[in-house]
Amino acid sequence: YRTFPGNPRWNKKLLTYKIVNYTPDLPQQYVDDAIRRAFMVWSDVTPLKFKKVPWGYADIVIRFARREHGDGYPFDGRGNTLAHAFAPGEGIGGDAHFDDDERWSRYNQEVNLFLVAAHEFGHSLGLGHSNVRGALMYPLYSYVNPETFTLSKDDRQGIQKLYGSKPAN
Ligand SMILES: CC(C)C[C@H](CC(=O)NO)C(=O)N[C@H]1Cc2cn(c3ccccc23)CCCCCCNC1=O
Ligand SMILES: [Ca+2]
Ligand SMILES: [Zn+2]
Ligand SMILES: [Zn+2]
Repeated sequence: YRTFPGNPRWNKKLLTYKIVNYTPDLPQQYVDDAIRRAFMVWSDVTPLKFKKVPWGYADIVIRFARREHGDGYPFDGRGNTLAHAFAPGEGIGGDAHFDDDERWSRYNQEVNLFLVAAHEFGHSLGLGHSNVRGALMYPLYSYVNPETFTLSKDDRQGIQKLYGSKPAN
């Protein structure tokens, strides 16, 4: 696993997120659920908790965008790059953007939103790319059944290095 230079991380355990717009490809409640489950991948193995806020300040702002969308990292149409996210920090730090020229899907026929979001939130929390094929933080998208998805050891070691493991209840 890799972290970002200087090991940026959030210095609080409760993080807020806001979904500012939705893709037309999926029902809104599916997007909400895929995002919620993507955060759970990380909260399952750390002390972190995530709370959705409808408006106002949020640590992690989630949006769907096409091409140039104001952060100097324009998307590239359907395929190629699917999404990107920023390391922990103020402002755009932690934010996750999804290319709305992709066909976001529930199942494997196109791009699975849950899998991509789980990868992006790894960045939002401070993980860079892994060179372990099969790791969630590997830079190439590959479909796995979201129902049976599990975090790789490499991903878990990386996130626990930053935030520690989940306290026993
Ligand atoms: C990990 C993923 C969820 C997020 C990453 C980006 C990322 O790391 N965000 O944090 C991603 O989009 N990777 C590309 C990398 C990529 C693969 N190819 C490309 C062709 C052109 C440009 C990029 C790519 C070959 C063709 C397949 C294109 C469709 C799939 N795209 C990818 O796998
Ligand atoms: Ca794209
Ligand atoms: Zn962006
Ligand atoms: Zn990435």
